[in-house]
Amino acid sequence: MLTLDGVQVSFGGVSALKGVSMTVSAGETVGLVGPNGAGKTTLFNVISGIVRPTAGDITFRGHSVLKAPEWKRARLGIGRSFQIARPLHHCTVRENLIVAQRFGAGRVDHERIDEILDLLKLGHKADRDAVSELALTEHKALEVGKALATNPHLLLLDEVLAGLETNGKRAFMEQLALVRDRFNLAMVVIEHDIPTISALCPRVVVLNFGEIIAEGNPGAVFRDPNVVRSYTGEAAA
Ligand SMILES: Nc1ncnc2c1ncn2[C@@H]1O[C@H](COP(=O)(O)OP(=O)(O)OP(=O)(O)O)[C@@H](O)[C@H]1O
Repeated sequence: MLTLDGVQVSFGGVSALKGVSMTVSAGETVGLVGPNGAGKTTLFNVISGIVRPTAGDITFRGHSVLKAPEWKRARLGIGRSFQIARPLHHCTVRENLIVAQRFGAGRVDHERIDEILDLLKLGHKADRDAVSELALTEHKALEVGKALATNPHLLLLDEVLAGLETNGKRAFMEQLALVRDRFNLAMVVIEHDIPTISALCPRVVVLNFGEIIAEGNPGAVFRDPNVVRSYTGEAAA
């Protein structure tokens, strides 16, 4: 479904991505991990069209999307959440979903919005103010809901579980798995918590200093000495 081929991104003198190549298949859930500053969010920005790569290609469902702006990639089926949730002020939860859907899908489908509200347990807050009347988990659910409202085939989730305690993470993860199965989504999930990512993602990709240093099943990847070193900051052997 998604193929990255030699993707590079530079910000002035900083090489944020140094030739990243990876694939995500239809229906697959991939964990994206790595230390702070590894390039994870930049990878999402480059896939969703916020940042242009300095080299490389990105194909989605068989076509290069390099020249497609952000809104067009959303309409092709690339949906994403942001690390810092920014709901629209003075708008209800439902209105936030409607605006996201207009942007990403080009039309409003009230049935889908009701279904998203229901799946994410936001139905009772649908007509409440999205900034001032939501609990932390509900803010996170709305951030996922906005991405889902765009009718994606691929959902990129940037640390949506951060800040939740263990039980909250587990419950939210179960909701994500339900949503994935209901809408037949491929997902790439950025998350720092190893037990969480291991439970949700059969395959994990590890970035460090803008390069993929390991990928595979979580059990093997998190035992890989290079991965352990990247987290502890020790020099490679
Ligand atoms: N707009 C920008 N301008 C300049 N440098 C940037 C910009 N965005 C990211 N960087 C740099 O690119 C590198 C990768 O950053 P990125 O945010 O992608 O890492 P990350 O893995 O998502 O980190 P974290 O886990 O802390 O969110 C860092 O060195 C960062 O400072």
